[in-house]
Amino acid sequence: MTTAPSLAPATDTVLKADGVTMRFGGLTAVRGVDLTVGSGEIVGLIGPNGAGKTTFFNCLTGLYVPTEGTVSYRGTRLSRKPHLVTQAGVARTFQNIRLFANMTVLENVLVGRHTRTKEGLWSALLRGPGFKKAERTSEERAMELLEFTGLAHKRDHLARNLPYGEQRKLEIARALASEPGLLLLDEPTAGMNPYETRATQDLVLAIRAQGTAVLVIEHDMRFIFNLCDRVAVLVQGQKLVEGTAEVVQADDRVIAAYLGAPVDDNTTPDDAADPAPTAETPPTTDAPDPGGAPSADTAPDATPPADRPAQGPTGDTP
Ligand SMILES: Nc1ncnc2c1ncn2[C@@H]1O[C@H](COP(=O)(O)OP(=O)(O)OP(=O)(O)O)[C@@H](O)[C@H]1O
Repeated sequence: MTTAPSLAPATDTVLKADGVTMRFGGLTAVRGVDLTVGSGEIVGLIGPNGAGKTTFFNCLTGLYVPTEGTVSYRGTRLSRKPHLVTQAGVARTFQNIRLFANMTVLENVLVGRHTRTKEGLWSALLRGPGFKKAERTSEERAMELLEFTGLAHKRDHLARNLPYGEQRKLEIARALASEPGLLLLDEPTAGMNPYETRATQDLVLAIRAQGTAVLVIEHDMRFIFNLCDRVAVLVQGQKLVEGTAEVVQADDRVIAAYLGAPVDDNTTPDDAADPAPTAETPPTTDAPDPGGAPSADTAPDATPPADRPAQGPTGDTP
């Protein structure tokens, strides 16, 4: 398969991934992926289950060291240490919610501020004037973010007691606390009802309006095609297509990939990730249709999906 070329955005480039490859033993989960995100852009990353989307995110954020390739943020090569990536200006959320379950909503956001707090250990222990001022500033900023995400009235609630949709919002608030120039969202609407999904769409637009570029992985095609300026499609670890919603929806290869067809008759790599036939609806059948019936992904469903916790966050250690 020929990898789709990277479409350089007209705006300043915030993120540039060049030839990112990630191998796990004999399995190539991500293969030579180029991707750029421009400032002010919302870029979608879609693909069938097992296509390599989360692995690619992990390569961008230092959780994995790519086997090959480079990742730069605003022209500077990113560190391979996650906290330094965050400090550089790239924040993320996770597919499975990772909040501090037994901390309050406000405390969770304050944790996200730590890369922007300059006060050292001694200052913190002695609680000197510098520390107190920094603490006040952090709390003010955290409250602004809770207002922004609609969670201010829950500031003293334990994260574990929030409804699922609010836990996802809190994850975003915490990520924003590090003042990122680029926010990576991994399936932000997974398990949400249509109302929550719409609210998340509005939230992402508001984040962009405040100057943060967004790269988002999502299986909900209505959400992706309504929201994104550009969409890249990963299949078996390779970028198959990149373009506007219209371009991606019109590409027969994308539909074939979602239906489980091999990406290339001749060159399907032996060690590529599984084609992973999936029950997901192919993108075109889930195209933007504000007036139409909800897609399978967004239809109201009394039974929470498997990835939606019955209660409380799934983890206590982000
Ligand atoms: N740490 C790992 N070790 C070995 N294989 C891995 C590891 N992480 C991911 N993989 C494999 O890499 C491939 C891509 O997985 P990945 O989770 O990135 O896909 P995805 O597109 O995010 O899928 P989904 O949409 O289901 O979340 C899969 O075959 C997966 O099993």
